[in-house]
Amino acid sequence: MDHSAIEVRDLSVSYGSTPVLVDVRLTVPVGAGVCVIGENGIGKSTLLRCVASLQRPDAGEIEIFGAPPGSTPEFWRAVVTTVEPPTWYPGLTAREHAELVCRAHGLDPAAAGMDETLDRFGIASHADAIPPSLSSGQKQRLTLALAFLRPSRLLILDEPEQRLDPEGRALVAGLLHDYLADGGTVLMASHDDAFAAAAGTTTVSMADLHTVDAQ
Ligand SMILES: Nc1ncnc2c1ncn2[C@@H]1O[C@H](COP(=O)(O)OP(=O)(O)OP(=O)(O)O)[C@@H](O)[C@H]1O
Repeated sequence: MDHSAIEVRDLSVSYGSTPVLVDVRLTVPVGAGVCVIGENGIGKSTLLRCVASLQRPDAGEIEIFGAPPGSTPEFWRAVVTTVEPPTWYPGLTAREHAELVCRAHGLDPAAAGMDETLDRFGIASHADAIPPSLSSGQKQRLTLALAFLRPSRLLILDEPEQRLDPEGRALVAGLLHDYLADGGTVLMASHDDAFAAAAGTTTVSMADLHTVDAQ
């Protein structure tokens, strides 16, 4: 049976007595790119955290490729998310983090183009630095480089353009475009309409998600 990449039904989340998401519905077919937009505090990150299984909703159902999120190794093999900031391994350099990601996914770093990826993301000259010593934009570049380095079927990204300079935004938009062209699925939140369009995603307003499916 064919499943959507993401199926969200009647999702509700409150913080204390404040409802943030109320009966949110969202369908993202396999191979589609959806960018959720909306004002600060409207609940985009909350939605992405729930879809990535990093937060348990109060009510509703979520299926990722037909199964509940986060419950199996298959989920984490298929899904890459940058919704939560990464935890860096103490004492490992940026390149060693990239090597770790490759080897954990059964890839030879050279065959996976690890050095080329670090170079494309402009961090080759910082590859021997430990990530905490990088600038906030360089950390974001490394985080995204690691996300693109490993194989996946679904990217869940919270404002990937954040802290990137224009050249970095263009690079990431191009890579997302290629990822979608190769059959991958993208769910992201962004405040940058031009970035979302360049990435090839369809923009969906968070305010409409209680009534509108993104098809
Ligand atoms: N852990 C939490 N505890 C209490 N309130 C929270 C928590 N996380 C988020 N909120 C509140 O929920 C609302 C939605 O937050 P969320 O981060 O999902 O919005 P957002 O649309 O991603 O915002 P932004 O565009 O600023 O990133 C906000 O009012 C926020 O203050």
